Amino acid sequence: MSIREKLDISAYLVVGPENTKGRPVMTIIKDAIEVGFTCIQIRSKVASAKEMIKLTQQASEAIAGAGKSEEVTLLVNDRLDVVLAARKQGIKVDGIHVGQEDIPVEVCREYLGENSIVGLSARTHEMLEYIKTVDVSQIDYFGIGPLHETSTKPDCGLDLDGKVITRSFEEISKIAKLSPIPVVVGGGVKLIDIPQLAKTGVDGFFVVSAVAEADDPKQAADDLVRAWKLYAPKAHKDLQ
Ligand SMILES: Cc1ncc(COP(=O)(O)OP(=O)(O)O)c(N)n1
Ligand SMILES: Cc1nc(C(=O)O)sc1CCOP(=O)(O)O
Ligand SMILES: [Mg+2]
Repeated sequence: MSIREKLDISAYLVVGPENTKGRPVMTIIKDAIEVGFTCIQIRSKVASAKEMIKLTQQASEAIAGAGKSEEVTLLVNDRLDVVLAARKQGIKVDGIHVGQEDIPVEVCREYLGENSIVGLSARTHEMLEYIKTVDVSQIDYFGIGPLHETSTKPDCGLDLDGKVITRSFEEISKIAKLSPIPVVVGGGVKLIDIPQLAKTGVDGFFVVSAVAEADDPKQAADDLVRAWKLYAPKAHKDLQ
């Protein structure tokens, strides 16, 4: 099975050095992988290309060290150059996540090839319409949000008039039904949101602070994974 066919975005950690309260990014990534997170995205708005490549390498090694290279997907946020440079160094990195202001998905696909993951953040305004009309052939999943306003990304959900528009569970359910590709939801997601979010029919949740800023990141990650498995109709029920 190709990495595109077996993509699992049910428990998705987005993380970079600015999110960990000074703790090593790799410890948090290792904890998340160990308790069952299925996707890791390296995201930093402050790290240099060199630092991003190093983080990607360490994350790739952490995934391999846990024996999960075939099941945990490693993506880089925004930086096609970092993915390409990492691959040139022999690092296993599965693809990229881009938003509406980033490098177009067609370009990402052209450079990364068919056996790579390209995730796209759907437009916050006119999202339902967008999901119905966009050509999804180059995209593996939609990242949508925010569920709540979040200090991790204060500009997310900004509508045309500059107000933050959060997503209701009702709207998320509609998007889940309409979307021809998997959908992952984030933005202020905490443990308490998981039961309702899981019931919307989306394919997963993504978090930064709920894990990376937690007093005990491993416990927080474990709680999230267990809650998702408990409440999501599509999830494996192996922990029940
Ligand atoms: C899984 C996932 N979904 C959405 C985003 C946000 O991407 P974008 O809108 O490009 O914003 P930045 O993350 O680049 O600030 C994401 N990173 N991951
Ligand atoms: C990277 C990102 N994208 C978002 C979106 O809505 O598109 S929200 C977000 C940050 C999510 O961080 P936290 O889990 O700490 O709220
Ligand atoms: Mg982006």
